[in-house]
Amino acid sequence: MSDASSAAGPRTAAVIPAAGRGVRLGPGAPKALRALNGTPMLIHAVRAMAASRAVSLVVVVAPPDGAPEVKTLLADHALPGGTPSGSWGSTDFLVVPGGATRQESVKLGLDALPQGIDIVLVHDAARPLVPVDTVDGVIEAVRDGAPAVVPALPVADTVKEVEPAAPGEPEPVVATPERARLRAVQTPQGFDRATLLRAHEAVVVGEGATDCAGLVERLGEPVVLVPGHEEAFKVTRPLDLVLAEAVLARRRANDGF
Ligand SMILES: Nc1ccn([C@@H]2O[C@H](COP(=O)(O)OP(=O)(O)OP(=O)(O)O)[C@@H](O)[C@H]2O)c(=O)n1
Ligand SMILES: C[C@](O)(CO)[C@H](O)COP(=O)(O)O
Repeated sequence: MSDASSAAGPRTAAVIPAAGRGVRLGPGAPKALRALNGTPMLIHAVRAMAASRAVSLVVVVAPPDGAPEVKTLLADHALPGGTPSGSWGSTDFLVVPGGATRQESVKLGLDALPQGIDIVLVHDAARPLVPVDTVDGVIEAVRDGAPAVVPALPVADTVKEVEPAAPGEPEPVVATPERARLRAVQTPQGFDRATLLRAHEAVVVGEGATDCAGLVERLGEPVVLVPGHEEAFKVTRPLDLVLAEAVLARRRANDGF
């Protein structure tokens, strides 16, 4: 198995879609710019990608009118040894404005990738606490030949499929999928660059997917899962912020992070 904890190997970039509003989190700044333990969520997410020695470039897809602010944030939070703008230590970064949907934002990030990148991770800014071992596990699986790799966890709840109902009306259940075969998928999702580009270019208007792996599935290419991590959860609703702060407090107590 290829070792992603070494900088050697195919060049890997991470695209971080961070252009969402965060409607489900409630009123306030765009979600990626809201603070977690005093630091913007996006900065936690960029650090999580830069923590992998295999990741040489991070492309941040900023809120459409927020690219200058994001560039300033990245410069303000540069790691010791990084240049004032453009890199954190050995990790370079680029900032591009995003689009109206996650899928559009990811595509804008992909369009900004330079030549020479062979592996692309796509990672939600809204999953700021993913551990580096999870990131490296995804990269290793792509290096070992899988064109699309997704970190995932077994589903804890029983899941029902429903028939859409009028607002306020009870929803009729049509099926209960076998839980043992269901997985909740996380990010970073990792791809062979050419496969991911082909998947995005093949999208039919109005027939997108909620994750990039869903687009690769439509190509008929194989998608495989590797173990996700409970700390890679997505900050979506207000209670998730409470959980994220608690995870950071536990990390500080355990190892002074
Ligand atoms: N137009 C969009 C919409 C979403 N995202 C990004 O996609 C990731 C996952 O999306 P989600 O958690 O659904 O974020 P929001 O769209 O911001 O949330 P909401 O649906 O509550 O508004 C986030 O990092 C978000 O910033 C993006 O880059 N561009
Ligand atoms: C990509 C993702 O985080 C995988 O779970 C998820 O599909 C994003 O969906 P959202 O509707 O943008 O939250």
